[in-house]
Amino acid sequence: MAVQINPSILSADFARLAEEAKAVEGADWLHVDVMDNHFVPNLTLGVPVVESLARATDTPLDCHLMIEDADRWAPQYVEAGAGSVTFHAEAAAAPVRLAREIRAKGARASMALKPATPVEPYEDLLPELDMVLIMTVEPGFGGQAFLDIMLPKIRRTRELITKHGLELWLQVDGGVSASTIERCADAGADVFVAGSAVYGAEDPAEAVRALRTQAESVTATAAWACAH
Ligand SMILES: O=C(CO)[C@H](O)[C@H](O)COP(=O)(O)O
Ligand SMILES: [Co+2]
Repeated sequence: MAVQINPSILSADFARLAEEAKAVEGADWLHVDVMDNHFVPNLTLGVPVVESLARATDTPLDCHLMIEDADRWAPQYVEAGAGSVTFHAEAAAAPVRLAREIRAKGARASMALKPATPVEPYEDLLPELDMVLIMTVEPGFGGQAFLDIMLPKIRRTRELITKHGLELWLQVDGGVSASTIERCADAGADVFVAGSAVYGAEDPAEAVRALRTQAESVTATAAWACAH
């Protein structure tokens, strides 16, 4: 199970998005945080910017939709060029139908859980997904402190993935850095979003490489990864 590092452009300079995307070439995906000022108390960007970014970089786009009425909007992000679209469980009225629609349009379907949302009620839905995102901060802002108390939920989600024999990616987002990535990898995460830890570094591409090396050093021997 390969480690993936997804820099979040939330911590980039929004006036230079194309250059900022190029600065992390070598990353697996570019994580694009879409916020609507309703689901979260912050406002970022929408479909037109995603369309432009998709043209500006060869790195595939991992769109994290922190928006209400995900059922209506998520398919538009696939059409805009996203390779992976993550909707929040708390914002989707019909998550199974939505995941199928995202896949049918040609993108990977992913579902995010806020810190207070347990994973167990969604166990039967996991086969409909390509990725689960466990938020390790309260969504809305970059640069927040990693919530250690999310580690058991990451572990539990990995157990459910293994139990069902699924090829599901497990993403963590929020406060992921050199000092927290190893704990996430040990708990079962294999896709790591990092905003401030990458764009706050002097050399963002080098920060991506260093985070990858750290995560790989853990997954090489982690019990959950060796079970595959
Ligand atoms: O979804 C997010 C916030 O809601 C961001 O992706 C996340 O916070 C990344 O920033 P950092 O790595 O600085 O925490
Ligand atoms: Co995000």
